[in-house]
Amino acid sequence: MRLDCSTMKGEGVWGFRSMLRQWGIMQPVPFLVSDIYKKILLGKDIRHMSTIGKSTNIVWHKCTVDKLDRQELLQQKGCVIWITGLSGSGKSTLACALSRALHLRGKLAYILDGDNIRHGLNSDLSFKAEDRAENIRRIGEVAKLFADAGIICIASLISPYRKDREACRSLLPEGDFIEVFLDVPLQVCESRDPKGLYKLARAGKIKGFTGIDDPYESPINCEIALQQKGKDCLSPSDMAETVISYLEEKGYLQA
Ligand SMILES: Nc1ncnc2c1ncn2[C@@H]1O[C@H](COP(=O)(O)OS(=O)(=O)O)[C@@H](OP(=O)(O)O)[C@H]1O
Ligand SMILES: Nc1ncnc2c1ncn2[C@@H]1O[C@H](COP(=O)(O)OP(=O)(O)O)[C@@H](O)[C@H]1O
Repeated sequence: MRLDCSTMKGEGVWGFRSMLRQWGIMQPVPFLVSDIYKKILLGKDIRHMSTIGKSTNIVWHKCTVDKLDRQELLQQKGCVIWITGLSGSGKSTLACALSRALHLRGKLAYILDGDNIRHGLNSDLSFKAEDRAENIRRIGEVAKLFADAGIICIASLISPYRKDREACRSLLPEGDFIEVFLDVPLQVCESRDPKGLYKLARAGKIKGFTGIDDPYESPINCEIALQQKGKDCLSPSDMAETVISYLEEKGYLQA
């Protein structure tokens, strides 16, 4: 093939582009030429430059130590155990029992509890629907980082809306988001009322309380449903064992 150099005159790096075009290399050229050029100028591979939300011109930085290395070190697989249920259903109690049971087995877990995260990272958020959604989104993103660290992350928050929980599920590889539904009837939760919040909600002193005047959407396809049978409730340690059996069966307790 003969190259027509006249078309390249005065084109600089773009001359190289038209040269490639004459060779029939069309598609990669816009990336190839300008990116190699910028790579030389900026000393960075910006081929995977992205815009995510309001963040423009951002580049993912990869490290040579990855999730598999960390899992090997910890002899477990990072995942997220997402405990959802009404206030008073026993989410925090189960999270603690599970964390302890894993600890005793030499497995590293960390709890992200809704109440606790609202003391810091999410202290700017209220209980209106969009703030709950943002609360859940942020906890989902943090949980994803913990899972990437190789840790068994236990997220315990009401997370009342199905759509928000599904969005968190979609952040993780298939299987790594384990939704645990504490299926405890409202009247049981209300009779427990350890913080007196249901009483305040019934008296109209708290508006938009989940289960009273704000909805709770039960999971449809959760991995584990822990049901209250009749008047009896499984003990927290029995519930923790149910979750641990699931983790064992799915291979999360080994690298
Ligand atoms: N309006 C209203 N509705 C529900 N819960 C309320 C509300 N106001 C305060 N609280 C207390 O906040 C805790 C729930 O926080 P979460 O972050 O888990 O909620 S959510 O996932 O954003 O819906 C929740 O804690 P738990 O009882 O441990 O679930 C309550 O103690
Ligand atoms: N499995 C259980 N059986 C009986 N009572 C429980 C159980 N789990 C939790 N509780 C009690 O219910 C109340 C609410 O538990 P908590 O873990 O704070 O719920 P949540 O985090 O969902 O609001 C507490 O008083 C706790 O002792």
